[in-house]
Amino acid sequence: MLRLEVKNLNKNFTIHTQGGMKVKGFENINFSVKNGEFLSLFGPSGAGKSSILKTLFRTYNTTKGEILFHRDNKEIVDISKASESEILELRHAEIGYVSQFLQVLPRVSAVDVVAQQLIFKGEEQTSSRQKAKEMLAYLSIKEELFDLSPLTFSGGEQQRVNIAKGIIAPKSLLLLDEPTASLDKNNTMKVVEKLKELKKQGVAMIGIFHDLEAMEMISDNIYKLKRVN
Ligand SMILES: Nc1ncnc2c1ncn2[C@@H]1O[C@H](COP(=O)(O)OP(=O)(O)OP(=O)(O)O)[C@@H](O)[C@H]1O
Repeated sequence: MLRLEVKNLNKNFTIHTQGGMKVKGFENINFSVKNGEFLSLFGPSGAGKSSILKTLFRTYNTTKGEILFHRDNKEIVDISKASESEILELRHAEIGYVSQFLQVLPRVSAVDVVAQQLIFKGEEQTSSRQKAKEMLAYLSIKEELFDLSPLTFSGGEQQRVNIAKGIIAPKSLLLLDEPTASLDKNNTMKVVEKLKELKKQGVAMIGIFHDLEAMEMISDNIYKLKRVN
């Protein structure tokens, strides 16, 4: 079943500090993703990969084109034209975004950062924390760090906490912007294994990987972009 259809999507940036100068983000993007499928965006630096993901999540507005999201209730919403409140509802319930960087409040422990995602979905606290610990351990976070704020963790540790947070309670569509950028091979492969489990659960995913082996292992389809400028 289809989850997302992107039709003739274009994005220009207007640089207001440069007298309204236009910069091309990307143009004529067309793809679709089904439930349980992983689509990778691939292309040179500056081709527009991150900007596409941000446009799908509506962090950026669309210049031209359609982003048709098929909701769990079978309704179809055009993300490029939906109201702010519809977008907030979609982000809350159906679309997740995992960036390279962890953003958390100070003084919340790594376990709680991850467990909160399950608690938001209505799962009970004790089992949520237990599952969060298992996910952190799987991603090689040392147990002595579990109860500390991840703000003091290394770059790679923060990224693993971020992935744990992003995938423990997956929504129907998951957007992944270089989630393994600063991970070693072993941890990258562990993340790939987890993403394969999500595919089996029917989660549709669109991702950017700089590790080509990881990209080949996880992708059902690869959308190749050329530099537009
Ligand atoms: N917020 C922004 N304001 C202005 N221009 C932007 C903005 N975000 C991206 N761009 C421009 O859009 C183009 C595509 O950038 P984007 O970051 O999407 O590329 P990318 O393929 O993800 O590159 P990389 O692989 O280096 O991360 C670039 O020319 C960039 O300068």
